Amino acid sequence: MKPYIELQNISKSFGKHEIIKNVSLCVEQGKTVGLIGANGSGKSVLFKILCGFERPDTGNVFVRGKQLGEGGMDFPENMGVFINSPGFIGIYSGFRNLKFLADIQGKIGDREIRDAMVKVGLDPDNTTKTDNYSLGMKQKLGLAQAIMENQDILVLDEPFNALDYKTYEDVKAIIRMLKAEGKTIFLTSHRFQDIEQLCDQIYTIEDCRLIPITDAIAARYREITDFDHYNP
Ligand SMILES: Nc1ncnc2c1ncn2[C@@H]1O[C@H](COP(=O)(O)OP(=O)(O)OP(=O)(O)O)[C@@H](O)[C@H]1O
Repeated sequence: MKPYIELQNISKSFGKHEIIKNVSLCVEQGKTVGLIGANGSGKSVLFKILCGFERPDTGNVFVRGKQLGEGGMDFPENMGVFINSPGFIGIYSGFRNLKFLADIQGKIGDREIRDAMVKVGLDPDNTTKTDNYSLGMKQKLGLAQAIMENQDILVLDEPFNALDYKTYEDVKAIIRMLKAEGKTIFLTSHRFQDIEQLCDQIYTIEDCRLIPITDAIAARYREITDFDHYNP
């Protein structure tokens, strides 16, 4: 079967700083791929290359058989992206922010935006400015933005960051729901247990290489990322 997404021999450096080297990966539709690794190991850079936000020095990205950067396709179609906790216009409500973003593509209307907000547990009629949103609400709004156009590929870079226990469980449930809907998902988390519970394929980046997780590596990560979330 042809992979839904394929990275072929991707390498990327910033100046003399080599970040990733000869990374190849095949992903079938509907799979959830997890990436774990130390701070600065290159997880976000790899995700940005997949989304077309960064260009690799060498190598190719294929999404649904189409090569990124060829035929006018600079960004993959129908891909929802959550990288580095997206920024919003602070004086607008959550709905108005999403409406602003949705109007760029013009693919969806108010109903789809409202549905996405409800799906992640936000009230579309809440007029609170996003400046006054809690961190958890901002994370959920970021997820709503990533799914509102019914994107079938989702790239979620640390969606669990800095969440309290309740919101953390909510976000986990949202990702499970998206997985059950058959989305193809790329996920990072600093907590190996999240990755282990949610992902079908797990990799780490060590010494610039993408390595499939072995039992020995899993045991190591389980130990070093085994912290408990605040549980009131
Ligand atoms: N645009 C850039 N210019 C120069 N260096 C960069 C750029 N983007 C990332 N880097 C560097 O690339 C390395 C990998 O960064 P990346 O953000 O991918 O790490 P990460 O694995 O996602 O880390 P974390 O777990 O802390 O989020 C870091 O040393 C970072 O400083």
